[in-house]
Amino acid sequence: MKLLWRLGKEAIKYKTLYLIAIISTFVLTLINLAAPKILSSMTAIVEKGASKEASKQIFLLTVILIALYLLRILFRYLSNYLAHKAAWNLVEDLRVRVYEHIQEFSMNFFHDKQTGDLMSRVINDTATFELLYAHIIPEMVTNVVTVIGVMIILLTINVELALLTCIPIPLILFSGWVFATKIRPNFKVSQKALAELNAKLQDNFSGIHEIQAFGQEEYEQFQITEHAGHFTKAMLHALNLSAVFHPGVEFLSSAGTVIVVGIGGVLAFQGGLSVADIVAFLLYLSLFYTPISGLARLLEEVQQAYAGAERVMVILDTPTEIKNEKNAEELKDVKGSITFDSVDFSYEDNVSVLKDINFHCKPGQMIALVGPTGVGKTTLTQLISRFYDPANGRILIDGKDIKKVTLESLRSNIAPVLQDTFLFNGTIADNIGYANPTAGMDEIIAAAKAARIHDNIMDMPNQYETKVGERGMRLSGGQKQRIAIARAILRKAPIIILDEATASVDVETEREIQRAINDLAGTRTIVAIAHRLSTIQNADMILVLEEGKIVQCGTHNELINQDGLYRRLNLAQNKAAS
Ligand SMILES: Nc1ncnc2c1ncn2[C@@H]1O[C@H](COP(=O)(O)OP(=O)(O)OP(=O)(O)O)[C@@H](O)[C@H]1O
Repeated sequence: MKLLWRLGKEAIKYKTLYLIAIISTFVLTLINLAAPKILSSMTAIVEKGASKEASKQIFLLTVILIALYLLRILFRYLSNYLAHKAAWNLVEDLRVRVYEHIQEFSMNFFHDKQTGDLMSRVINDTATFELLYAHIIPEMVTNVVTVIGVMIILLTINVELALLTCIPIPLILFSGWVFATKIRPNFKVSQKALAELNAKLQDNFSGIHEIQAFGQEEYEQFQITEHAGHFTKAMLHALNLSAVFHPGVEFLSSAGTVIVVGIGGVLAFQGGLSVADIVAFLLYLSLFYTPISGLARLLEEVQQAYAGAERVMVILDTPTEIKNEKNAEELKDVKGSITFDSVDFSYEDNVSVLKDINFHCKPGQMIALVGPTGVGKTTLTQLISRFYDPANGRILIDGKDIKKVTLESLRSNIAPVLQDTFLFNGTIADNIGYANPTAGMDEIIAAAKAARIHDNIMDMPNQYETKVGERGMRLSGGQKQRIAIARAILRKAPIIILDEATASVDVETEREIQRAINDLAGTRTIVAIAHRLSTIQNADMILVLEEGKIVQCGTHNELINQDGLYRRLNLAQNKAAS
């Protein structure tokens, strides 16, 4: 009930459009009900025999009939188009709203979600509103008006015959129920098989490199053949059942016609029924049984639409965990100091990732996070941008608790270079400019120069207009990383986070990136994560993490002279290098 109320509320914006569509559907059904009556009246006139008066009446009825058919064109258009217009506009609104809402969820939300599932929420589940508003509701209006209208008309013509035509109704209702519950589910099996084929294809195209590299083409082809075969088998099974079923229903509807012709004929001989009435009966019966046989299907579609609408509402009702607090201020004129005050964090309850993290970094300083893999370095940097909130403690920027400032202003002051660089399927200029949509080409080029990628770009066929391909597939790992750095530089944010910015580059490029980072040092606060300790030797402060805690803190020279993890890591790397 609550959902019904909400469905109505969602559609309220298009109420005028929708009301006209429903009234048009109503009028259209009335026209459909009137036409057989006119045809039967014409038959009655013909039955009486030729006369001048009769010709006049036939002419008049013909004109009325043509006018009705013309009006039917108009009302069918209004009913069909306006209902669809309201419904698709509503779907568009919902798609944007659901996307907008999903976009605001914290990273926690995305961890256990599959892209396909989220896509389906935005595309398929919202489309059930179209099913509801453009098909189910208008069809219900048509069916109710038709069944009641036809029954009244039949009763006015002949009560006995009208009641006799109701005999097949229970059988038609039963067969509709059989179709909805026993036959249609077989089509769902085939849809599931198609979805599995789709998912397998998507997986294979994404992993085509691995398939070829490991010589698994034959195996994968076999898998695809299996999936394609499952679909065909399921589809043919459903079609077979359906092909047997429909003639059965047709037979039941025809039974009504046979009753009218048989019993009506006898009544006509007895003088209780005119030929015109029999014609009217036959014409109305063709309208009468269709809504009845479709009732079960309609009820099933209602359930389907209801389930889809529920899935949409679940998303819209899920609160965003990370959002602006009431009275959150703008974070303005940021100098760039960062403070962690007794910060604890865990992704899952009882699995602590960061424990009691405390440090203070002054504006323009470079701090480096080092430690074994999986110790929590990336997690720590993600807390600064509020991709997650700490379980305990506070994080301050320029002395302001980041929970008390707006998310937009916080993130606009931070430029990240993430571990896995994601590039959008556009040009190089688009991808660098993504950080700052107002930046001109000269600024984009300056950022690329600062990130030591400009010369590389100029050697490409279309230079800054070169397409990077899906996820930047046409670029090398090192090129992608430097484009990500250029993007971060263009952001002109006082805080830069570099998560393994030199992970996939050769020694020469690493030196160049190092120079680029050194140029930024002093003017921006830099938080850098590095496995190669050689890249962070100039850092003002190195935080060494072990088991989620800071176990050492100091400059390279200080730490190298202490007996601890940093010295051990350094020794291990020097040994590996020699
Ligand atoms: N979304 C997540 N859900 C649950 N646990 C996670 C999630 N992301 C990371 N972890 C866990 O948190 C811990 C810290 O991960 P994090 O990526 O911060 O480590 P890291 O020090 O940056 O590692 P690396 O040096 O390999 O990049 C790891 O044990 C990791 O398995």
